[in-house]
Amino acid sequence: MAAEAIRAEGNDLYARGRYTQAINKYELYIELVTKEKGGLDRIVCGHSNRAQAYLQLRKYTKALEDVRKALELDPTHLKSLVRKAKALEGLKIYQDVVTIYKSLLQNFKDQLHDVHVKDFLRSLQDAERKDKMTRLGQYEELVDSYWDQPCPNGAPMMEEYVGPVELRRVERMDRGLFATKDLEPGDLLFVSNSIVTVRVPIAKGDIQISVESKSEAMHLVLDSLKRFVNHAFDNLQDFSQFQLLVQVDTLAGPYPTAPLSRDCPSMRYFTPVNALPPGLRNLMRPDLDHPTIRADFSHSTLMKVVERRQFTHWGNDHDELTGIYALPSLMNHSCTPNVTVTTMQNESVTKIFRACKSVKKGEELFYAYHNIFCPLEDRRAFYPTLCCTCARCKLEERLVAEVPALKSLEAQCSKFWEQKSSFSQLSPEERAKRRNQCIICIRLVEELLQKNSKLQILRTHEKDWIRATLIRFHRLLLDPALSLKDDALKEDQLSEMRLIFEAVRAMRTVNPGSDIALAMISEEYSRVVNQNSRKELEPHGLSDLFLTDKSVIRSDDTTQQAFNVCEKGSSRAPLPFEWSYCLWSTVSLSENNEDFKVVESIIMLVKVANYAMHEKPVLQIQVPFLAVSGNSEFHLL
Ligand SMILES: C[S@@+](CC[C@H](N)C(=O)[O-])C[C@H]1O[C@@H](n2cnc3c(N)ncnc32)[C@H](O)[C@@H]1O
Repeated sequence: MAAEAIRAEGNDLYARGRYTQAINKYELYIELVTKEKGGLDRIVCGHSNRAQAYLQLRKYTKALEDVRKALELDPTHLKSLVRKAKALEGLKIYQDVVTIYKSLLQNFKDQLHDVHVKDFLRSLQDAERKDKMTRLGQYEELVDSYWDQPCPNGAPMMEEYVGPVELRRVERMDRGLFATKDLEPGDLLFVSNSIVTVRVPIAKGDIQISVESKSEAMHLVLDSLKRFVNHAFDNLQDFSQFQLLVQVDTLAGPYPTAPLSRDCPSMRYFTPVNALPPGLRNLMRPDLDHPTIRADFSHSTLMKVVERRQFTHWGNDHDELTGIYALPSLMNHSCTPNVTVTTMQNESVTKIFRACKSVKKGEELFYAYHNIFCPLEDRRAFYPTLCCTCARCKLEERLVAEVPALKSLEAQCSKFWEQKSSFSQLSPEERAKRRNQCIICIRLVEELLQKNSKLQILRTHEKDWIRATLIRFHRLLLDPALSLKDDALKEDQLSEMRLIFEAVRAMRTVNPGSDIALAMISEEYSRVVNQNSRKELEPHGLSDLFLTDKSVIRSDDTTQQAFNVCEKGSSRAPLPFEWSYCLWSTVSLSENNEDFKVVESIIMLVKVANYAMHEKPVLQIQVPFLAVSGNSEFHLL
């Protein structure tokens, strides 16, 4: 058959979306026209068309090979240049994409239609933005444009970034992440997207898995995961980080062939390709051969990876959003972390890691894997195989053994918390009684800290550790099920609020910028602003309460640090989820409180925060294993 007829067939198959068959036709066409010595332009056209078909299949390396061949023969072939830009974009080499679009706009201006100029300009801006994110950790433009045009379906996709962190061997914990320079609270460390994100349905009441049923549950998870991985292979073009984790966790994984060991993979494997020097970009793996790779993943391999590398973003009675992450999963846990995490729910669920305390170069970085605002015993139950030995845990271990009153308060705290779901069924009198019991417990904690000889000698931050451990008493006071719905603001409510401010300060000492602390403040303010107009608040000194908190903020380093985290994190944050809390905190700190606009902003943001909390709880709790129902199914988002 004549070459041109074969090309026409290829074009027809392409138009019908049958890209693999189109590629075969173009291959034949290239062979024929090369043999026929039928003119360079035809060879160029063959390669360029095949590149376009590869682009559709997201085989960017192959597409790049083809356009390179085309451009060797004709360096000014417009279609090939555009396809080259698209292939490089797929491979996330944004610096080169920027160069191509700039040159197209400069050198081909006369040949381009207006619509193409607009298109190229948009692509150029997009690539410049992604280049800044991946190389410099600059996200402002993305945030600003999202702010101007918020998307109802969730936050925008963020590119990954790796900043001043490095992996090192750690005794007892295999590896850990360390700071490569002195850090201030709020400094950006790295930004990671999940390699895969799944929505895992869970059976009602099946959220906790006991240690005994763990292996059975794991099998269910793995069955589902296997199905999920199959989906994922079909949907993702870059699975190199997953392969890396397999290598790190199993030693036996065949991918990648680079010299990796269980010890410490080089940071370059986690660094966005765009931020690597060109000489190191050949790390890029060839386009994946899905069936072969799929066959390589056994259940036990997957189990190892899932066990250590999964994060649960949020859960409710029906399902849980879970992702597998590479770099984040190499950071160790502490109950006094120096890093906070913000989660952005977008297509892949982005995690943004920032220092939340001052950190010296060479110090290890830790974040909290789970809720750390609860008694030691409960913290350990979250992750039974991990026994945190941070200074706070060691201190608490000693104190609970030495101070029986503290031990019984901790037990009481956990018991109340467990009963929380039944509070809504209590009669108003019983609810009032339960509230009082909580307040008595909080006062007992304070009394112990002031009067017990063992506790009164603690340093200020250590006292805050204890307060933060028993914070659930305070949180119960905020529980709508315990709310007494009084119309007027009473004196004791004000003093209760002061208790809560104290509690929030304690949380900030333990984990400045923590989303639980921020959520708690917004809940409290929500209660205040919903129940009272400003006029009603003033006689009770409530605006003073705002001011008191602000003056505390100014004189208290830790709290200041927490707000630095928030301010640097998002001066103009997109609304959904945690960022709204951050913005809210920023407002309360930076505005002049004499202007009641602050409270208006708070009301607006609290509404968002409430939405986030009630519709989609955002408090991150990482559990060691996924909870699944009998016939669980993973859904690719
Ligand atoms: C998500 S991984 C963290 C990275 C891990 N160190 C590595 O090299 O792969 C979680 C595992 O790290 C270890 N780990 C993390 N934090 C720890 C801590 N505070 N104390 C002891 N082990 C810890 C535990 O083995 C835990 O199962």
